[in-house]
Amino acid sequence: MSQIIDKAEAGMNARQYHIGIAPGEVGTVALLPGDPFRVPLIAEFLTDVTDVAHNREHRTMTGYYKGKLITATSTGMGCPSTAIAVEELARVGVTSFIRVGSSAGLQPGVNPGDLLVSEGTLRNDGTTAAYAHHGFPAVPDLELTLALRTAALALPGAGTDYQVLSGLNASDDAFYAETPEWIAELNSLGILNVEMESSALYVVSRLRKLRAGMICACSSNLVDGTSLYDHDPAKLMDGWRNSIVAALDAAVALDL
Ligand SMILES: O=P(O)(O)O[C@H]1O[C@H](CO)[C@@H](O)[C@H]1O
Ligand SMILES: O=c1cc[nH]c(=O)[nH]1
Repeated sequence: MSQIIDKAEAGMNARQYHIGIAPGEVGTVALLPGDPFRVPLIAEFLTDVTDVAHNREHRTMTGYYKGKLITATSTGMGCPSTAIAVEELARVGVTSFIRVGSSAGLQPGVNPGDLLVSEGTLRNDGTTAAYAHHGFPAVPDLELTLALRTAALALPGAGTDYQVLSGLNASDDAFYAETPEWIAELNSLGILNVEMESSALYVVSRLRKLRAGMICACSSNLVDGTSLYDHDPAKLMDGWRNSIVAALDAAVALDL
């Protein structure tokens, strides 16, 4: 007799296998950096911080920002672990997700430290093919996206110290297989920036009726020859901090 497990239902309301979190340990909104070491950076903006769990690449801390309970969980790099993090966080009560990542500019004039608000993702990943037809759009929640842009534009350095840009981005699976031809194609399509997680974040969130958005800090530019990854880490660090504040302000503004 068949005893095939339905993973879409299995393990609901239990301590989750990969993130190591049980219901009641997190709030309803989560900020999602890729890097576990960026979770404590988010916690610097919170009060009453709790170290909740750290299993594999998924580190989680909670705390309060302007009276709101905020969760920060790292996704790791790429769509497979991001889909797992979103699925499992949803099972323990998170309903809104804001990715705060780093991303490479694909148009001239997108500079390290600029804030990039995502309007939609070109799905160049394998994970979401397992979830939905290749034509299914990877798009963020409209209200959350507008709130992220409003919050970013309201930051003190916006428009002077750095730009706030919005547009389409791509999610790639293979950092070192981004050929010059592929980068040129993305550039010619008008894609603003490239990262590696939002495709899974958006598709899984749509299918599970969750909210998702993304604000990235520009780490580098792949088309104007002005920056490599280790050029000016201070600018990227400022960008991360600014994107975190914008995400926190948007979460409070929408009471996510
Ligand atoms: O800095 P994070 O959020 O990890 O984002 C970007 O950095 C990693 C690649 O260097 C990928 O995960 C990419 O999406
Ligand atoms: O996919 C990515 C993400 C960040 N930077 C890149 O060059 N590629």
